Amino acid sequence: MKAIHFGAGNIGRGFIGLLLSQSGFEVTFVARNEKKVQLLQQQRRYSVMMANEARDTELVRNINAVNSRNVEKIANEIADADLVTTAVGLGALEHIAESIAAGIELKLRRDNRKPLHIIACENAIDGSTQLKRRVLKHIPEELRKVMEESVAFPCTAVDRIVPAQADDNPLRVTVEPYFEWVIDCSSMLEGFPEIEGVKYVDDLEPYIERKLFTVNTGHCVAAYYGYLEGYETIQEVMGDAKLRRRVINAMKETGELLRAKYHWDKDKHRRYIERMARRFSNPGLRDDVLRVGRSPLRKLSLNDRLVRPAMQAHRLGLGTEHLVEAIAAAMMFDHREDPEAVQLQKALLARGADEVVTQYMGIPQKHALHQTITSQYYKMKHQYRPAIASRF
Ligand SMILES: NC(=O)C1=CN([C@@H]2O[C@H](COP(=O)(O)OP(=O)(O)OC[C@H]3O[C@@H](n4cnc5c(N)ncnc54)[C@H](O)[C@@H]3O)[C@@H](O)[C@H]2O)C=CC1
Ligand SMILES: O=P(O)(O)OC[C@H]1O[C@](O)(CO)[C@@H](O)[C@@H]1O
Repeated sequence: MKAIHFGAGNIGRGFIGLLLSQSGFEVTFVARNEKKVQLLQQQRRYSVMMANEARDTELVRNINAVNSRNVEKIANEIADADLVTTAVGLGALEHIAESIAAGIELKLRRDNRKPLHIIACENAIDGSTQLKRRVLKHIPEELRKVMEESVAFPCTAVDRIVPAQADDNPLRVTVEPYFEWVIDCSSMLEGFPEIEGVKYVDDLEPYIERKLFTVNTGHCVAAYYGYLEGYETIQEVMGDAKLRRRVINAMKETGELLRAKYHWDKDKHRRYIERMARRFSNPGLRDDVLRVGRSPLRKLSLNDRLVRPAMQAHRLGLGTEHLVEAIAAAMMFDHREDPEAVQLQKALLARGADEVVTQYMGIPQKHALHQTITSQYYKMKHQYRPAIASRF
């Protein structure tokens, strides 16, 4: 069984590569960094350490690597693969689409009808569908129909916290022990070799929304308030009782929405929220506020972890107070080295919150949340202005 994985970063090595290798796949990483490519090619293995007391360590074997610029080699690898996975960041999907399309085209021209599954393991709703849309642009018209018979793009929800690594060994990666990987099997082709540890479901929406609106919402709320209060790590933020309460309140708010939509048991979901909060606090990890808050424009977009639950909750007449405050806090994220934070701050400066809420969050001006978010932002800006002004 052969898998090609795009992105030899934290989640690529610490989660996807690990589970695929444990399931018997030969994994070839497609990576941008030539040094990393060479190391992976030389060592053909790396280790994944658990952030638990025992520091349990797993060895990932049977791996190889190819440089992302070598489109011909990538296409050859994909042409006879069973699986392609990605963890490159949502914004980078467009950069890998052409290589994936080249592989699919080669496979079809060789008349290889073995099923190929392509799964975008990014933090997003419908990540694989978004990738498919980009890949299709590079597939010749005459192959598109036949492609559907042997190539599928099932969507997924991937959950494991893998912070930025500070390790002398550039391949080793430390991860939390917890993980959840759910794949939508309703769009899968027959004969797919199963990945150990993956849950296959017919309806992904409850799983992806539970993950995105709890883990990712809660985590970014911790990051944005933590940033405003001058904390460096999520662990520090969770140690501040006032901020921890804000994080939990946001997750409770999305929890009310999720329970209304999916009729979940109240106690069970409360325990899930508590478990997520414990994960954020894991003392065995150091997770930077800047990593978890990265790319604020993506995180503030209509279908992501803040605005989507707020819009849905509002539609159902449920509370949105904590989400609105978190959205305003996200708008204050002005880290100079984050290109999206810079773009956001420039837009706020040039055009004001009104337009930013419409343009980047996709909330129409006449929507009630538009007004609430805008006023909350100006209120918060007033409150935190001295700290922010010294940063940006
Ligand atoms: N780190 C985490 O805990 C989790 C991350 N994710 C998602 O996984 C994705 C990756 O996140 P991380 O691993 O944290 O980021 P990362 O920055 O550690 O890894 C991304 C990797 O993709 C590579 N990359 C970017 N463009 C590429 C291209 N064109 N070709 C080949 N490689 C390319 C980068 O060089 C980097 O090594 C994101 O979408 C994130 O939302 C999902 C769940 C957990
Ligand atoms: O990877 P993103 O979408 O920028 O957001 C960071 C998020 O990814 C995770 O690492 C895992 O889902 C969370 O820790 C965090 O909420």
